[in-house]
Amino acid sequence: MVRVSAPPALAVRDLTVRFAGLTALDGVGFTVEPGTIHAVIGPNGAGKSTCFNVLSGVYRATSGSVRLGERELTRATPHAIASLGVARTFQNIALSAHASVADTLMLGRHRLTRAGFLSTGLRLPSAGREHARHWARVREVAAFLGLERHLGAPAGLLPYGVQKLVELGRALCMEPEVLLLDEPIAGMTPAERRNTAELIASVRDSLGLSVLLVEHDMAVVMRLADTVTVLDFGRKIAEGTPALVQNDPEVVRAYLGEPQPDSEPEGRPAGRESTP
Ligand SMILES: Nc1ncnc2c1ncn2[C@@H]1O[C@H](COP(=O)(O)OP(=O)(O)OP(=O)(O)O)[C@@H](O)[C@H]1O
Repeated sequence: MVRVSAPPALAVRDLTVRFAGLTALDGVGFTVEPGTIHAVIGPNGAGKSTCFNVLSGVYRATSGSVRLGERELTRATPHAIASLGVARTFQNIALSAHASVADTLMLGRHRLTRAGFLSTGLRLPSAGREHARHWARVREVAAFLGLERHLGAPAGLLPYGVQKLVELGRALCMEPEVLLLDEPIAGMTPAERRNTAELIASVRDSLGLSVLLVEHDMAVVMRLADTVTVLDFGRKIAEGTPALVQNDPEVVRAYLGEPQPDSEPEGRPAGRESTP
């Protein structure tokens, strides 16, 4: 697949989100540096999903800002944010049992489709050429993710781990500069986890995209992330390299807990309420 030129930095500044008396995010700031994997971790209720939902336009920030380079994303709609170069995957996927994997990936191409319904409907040559270009890209993305043999299969009937890759493929088909991945390996088998973690590393290393990752599997976070931001009760309590945050007493207290190798087969933290 084609490597993009360095994406702009994604700058989150002083982000606050309040829900009727509850402060879900309290003045949080961080920068996703171009071409890096940046993880946001923390216990249940820390504000990770809220942060993702603001970044992708699902929630409105009470105050603060989000910018991708010079582009203002604060309070933009999900559609506008996708057009500005930020694509996301969802924690709970709902792929259609009626659409094939190819159709699902093609959905990701829609915002890039120039030929209108009329020229497509009239089967004009220009629309045909554009369609062929999009299909070529869909096949390229499928090959990158190892999904080629599933292209004709109904997406919603595939094993869960494969569906999550289809979801990742749909986001990649949007040609984003930044990918927001919400628990991309949750619910996968150990082999699927390893494979997906390698693919996420390739998204950074081969495609050159920036990745913002929310994930509870600490072994994977620590292996993949260049930078980790730790949230607790809506506040940023630590930030730095995996090695740095792993040894931060505040992070150990709030989330990671003391190492308990016997009870941590999947690398989930021992800290409070680390449920799926
Ligand atoms: N739409 C909403 N309305 C009211 N409160 C909300 C809403 N969304 C989130 N919250 C609250 O905001 C706080 C942060 O929740 P959030 O889902 O962002 O945490 P999280 O870190 O993603 O947790 P988890 O690891 O369980 O996904 C929680 O107290 C939650 O109940």
